[in-house]
Amino acid sequence: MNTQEIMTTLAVGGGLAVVLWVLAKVGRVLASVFEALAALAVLGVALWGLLRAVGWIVRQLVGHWRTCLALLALWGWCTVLGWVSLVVTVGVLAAVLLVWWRLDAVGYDQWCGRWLRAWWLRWALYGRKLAGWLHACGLTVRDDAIPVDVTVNLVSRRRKREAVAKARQASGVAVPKLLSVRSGPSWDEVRVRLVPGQKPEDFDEKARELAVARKVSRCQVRELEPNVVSIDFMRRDLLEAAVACLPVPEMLPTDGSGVDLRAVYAGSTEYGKPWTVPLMGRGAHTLVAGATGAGKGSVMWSPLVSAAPAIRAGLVRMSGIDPKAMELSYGRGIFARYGQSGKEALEILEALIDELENRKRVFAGNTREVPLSTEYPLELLEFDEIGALTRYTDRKTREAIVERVAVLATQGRALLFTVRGYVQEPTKDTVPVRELLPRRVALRVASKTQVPMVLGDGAYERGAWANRIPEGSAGVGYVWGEGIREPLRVRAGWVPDQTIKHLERYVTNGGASVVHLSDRRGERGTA
Ligand SMILES: Nc1ncnc2c1ncn2[C@@H]1O[C@H](COP(=O)(O)OP(=O)(O)OP(=O)(O)O)[C@@H](O)[C@H]1O
Repeated sequence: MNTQEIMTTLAVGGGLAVVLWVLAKVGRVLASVFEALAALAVLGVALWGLLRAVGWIVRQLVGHWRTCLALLALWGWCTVLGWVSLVVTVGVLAAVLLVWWRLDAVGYDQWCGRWLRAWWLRWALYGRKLAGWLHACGLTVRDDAIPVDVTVNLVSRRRKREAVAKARQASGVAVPKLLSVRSGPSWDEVRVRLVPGQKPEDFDEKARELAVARKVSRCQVRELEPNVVSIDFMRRDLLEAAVACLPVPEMLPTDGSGVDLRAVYAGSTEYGKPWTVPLMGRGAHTLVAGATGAGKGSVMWSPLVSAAPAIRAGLVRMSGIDPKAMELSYGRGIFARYGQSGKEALEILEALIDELENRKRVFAGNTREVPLSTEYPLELLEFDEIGALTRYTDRKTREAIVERVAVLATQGRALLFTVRGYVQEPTKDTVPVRELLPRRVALRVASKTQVPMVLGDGAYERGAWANRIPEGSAGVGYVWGEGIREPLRVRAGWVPDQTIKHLERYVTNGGASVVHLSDRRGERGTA
C-alpha cells in the first residue's frame, strides 16, 4: 500500500468516524426528544383522563346530588361508627316503617311512603326508561342539521345496540328532560320539560301509547307550563270499588243548612279526592249521559243526599220529570213538583217559567243574582231520560218542552234555576238543548263517537275513554270542561234504595213544600 492509499484510507476512516460520531450525537438528541414527547403524551393522556373523570364527578354531583350526599353520608357513617351500626339502624328503621304501614297505611303513605316510592320509581323506572318510551312514541325531536357520523360495531348484538343508542344521542336527538317524579296513592306524576319543536298537545295525542309503554291502563297528560307537562300514569285504580255517598244527617243543622250548594259532594275522583258538583250558579246546568245501567241514578241521587239539609230547610225546591216512572218516583216525597207524562212535564216547566218571570219582576234592576232564601229557593229540576220527551214524543209536546228547557237553561243561573238532564243517547237529535247544559258527565257510553258528543272535541284523545268503562263499573264516568282542564275520571257515590227512603223521610219530616201543578202561581201546600 503506497502513501496515497494510506492517506485515502485514513481520510475515509476519519470521515466515517466523524459521521458515526455525528449520528451517535443526533441519535442521542432524537432519543431525548422522543422520550420527552412520549413523556408529554403520557402526561397529556393522563391529564385528559383526569379532566374527564373530574367532569364526570361534577356532573354526577350536580345531576344526582341527593344520591351523592346519601352515599357520602353512608361512607361517613361507616368510617366513623362502623358498618354494623349502619345495618342495625337500617333494619330498625325498616321494621318501624313496616309496622307504621301495617297500622296506618294512609298516614304512612301521606308522610313517608309516597316520597320513598317517588324516589325509587325515579331511580329504578322513569330515570332509566322514560327517554326510551318517549323516543319510541315519537316524542323526541331529531335535529337533522347536525351531521351524523356513526361507526357501528357489528361484533355483537349488545355492542351494536350500544352503538345505535350512542348514535341516537350523537345524531342530535333532543329528548325531553325528566324534571321530577311524584307518586300518589294511584297515580305517578312524571314532569318533563319539552324541547324546542314540541308542544303539550303532542304528548296528549300519545297518551295511549305512553300507557302501553308503561304497561298501565291509563295515562293522562297535563300542561303545567308552556314547556312543562306532567305525564300521569295510573298505577292502580282507586275507583275499582263502589264509593259511598254521604250519610243522610239525623238532624237539621242549627245554622239553616250548612251545605255549600256551589260544591256539593257527588263522589270520588280517580285521585282519591272528593268529587264535588255545583247545584247552583255558574256551570250548574248538567247533562249526564250513559248507557242503560251506567249509573245515572247515583249521579242524580248522590248530590241530593249531600244537599239534604238544604232541601229540608227549604233552600232548595225540587222538581222531577220522570218519564220512566222508576227512578225519581222512589223518592217522590222530596219533589215539590213531579210529573211523568209529556203533559205533566209541560205543566212543571210552565210552573217553573212562571216562577222565573215572577223573580225577574221582583229582582230586575235590584241585584245581579237572586239571594238564596226560603222565599226564593234554588229551583232544581231533575229531568230523567230527557230524550224520551225531547225526541220520542209527539212533535208539539216535544217542541214545547225543548223551548221551555232552553228558557230555563239560558236564563236560570242568576235567578236560581238549575236543570240537570239524564240521557242514554247523547245525540243532538235526542237532546236538542245539549249545548245549553254546560257541565257534562260521560258515564259508560255505547261507542267512541259518543264521547265527543258529551264532553266535546278532543276528549277521547285526551284520555276520556268512556266507551271502555266496564259494565261492572256503574257510576264511573268522565268529566271535562267547566274549570276541569283535563278529563277527570270520577265515580259517583252509590246511593242504596234505603238511603233514598231515608232521604225522603228526612226531607218530608221537615215539611217539604209541594207545589200542586194545578196551582200555577206557586201556592204551596205541605206534604
Ligand atoms: N255509583 C255506583 N256504584 C256502584 N253501583 C252503582 C252505582 N250507581 C249505580 N249502581 C248500580 O248499577 C245499577 C244500574 O244503576 P242505574 O239504575 O243508576 O243505571 P242507569 O244509568 O240509571 O240505567 P237506566 O238508564 O237503565 O235506568 C244498579 O244496580 C245500581 O245499584
